[in-house]
Amino acid sequence: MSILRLENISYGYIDGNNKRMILNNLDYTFERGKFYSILGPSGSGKTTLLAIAGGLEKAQEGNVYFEGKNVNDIGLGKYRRNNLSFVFQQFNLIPYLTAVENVVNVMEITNNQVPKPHYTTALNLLDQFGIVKTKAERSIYKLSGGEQQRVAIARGLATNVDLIMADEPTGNLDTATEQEIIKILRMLAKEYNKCVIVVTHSDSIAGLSDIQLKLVEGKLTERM
Ligand SMILES: Nc1ncnc2c1ncn2[C@@H]1O[C@H](COP(=O)(O)OP(=O)(O)OP(=O)(O)O)[C@@H](O)[C@H]1O
Repeated sequence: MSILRLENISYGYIDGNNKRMILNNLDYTFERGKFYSILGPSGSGKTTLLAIAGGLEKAQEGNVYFEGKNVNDIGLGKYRRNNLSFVFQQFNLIPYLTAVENVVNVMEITNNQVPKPHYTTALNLLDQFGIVKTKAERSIYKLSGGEQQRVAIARGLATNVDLIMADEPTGNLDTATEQEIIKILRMLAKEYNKCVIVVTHSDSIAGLSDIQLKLVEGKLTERM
């Protein structure tokens, strides 16, 4: 079932006196339960595309639909907070809080449905990603890069969203840790029926995705 539809998206940046188009009448529909990778040369517009798809940036032309609703009608801020989670290369965790506090923090900000206390829920969620209690109660800066990325993914899921977007999520990690993180992202698509979209330069990550997309000349095409 379709969760995210990009319709006729165009976006350009002003470059001197010219406008350089990065995305050009781009159309694509993403579905739940699938793990997508987006490849493309540096500067081709992958980050710009995620920013638009994720409601961080407004398309100059075209529309983004989440579950059939135009995200402009939902409101970009509301769409971003309630419906999706981002995973970045920089994990964007609060370093002086513990892992579990980072997860609880986002639950309290964004999730009105889960009643307090969230602490046990957060601990259980982290445990599912291999962050046991002793590690969960450590400050973020005392965790390895791979562990921090797992905390970041758990934090994203604490709000129980169905759409996960990741921009080079394993850029700073070694190959073994990269594989573990990708396995987690893949599991979220396959076992939890989420839609996972990962921007990457890595062919090996792309090889693990269900659908490999390439951003070329402002459009997404499926790689066979
Ligand atoms: N705010 C901006 N103003 C002007 N140009 C920009 C701006 N943001 C991005 N660009 C340019 O738009 C192009 C696409 O950038 P984008 O970051 O989306 O590419 P990318 O495919 O994610 O690249 P990379 O793989 O290197 O991260 C680049 O040439 C970039 O320099």
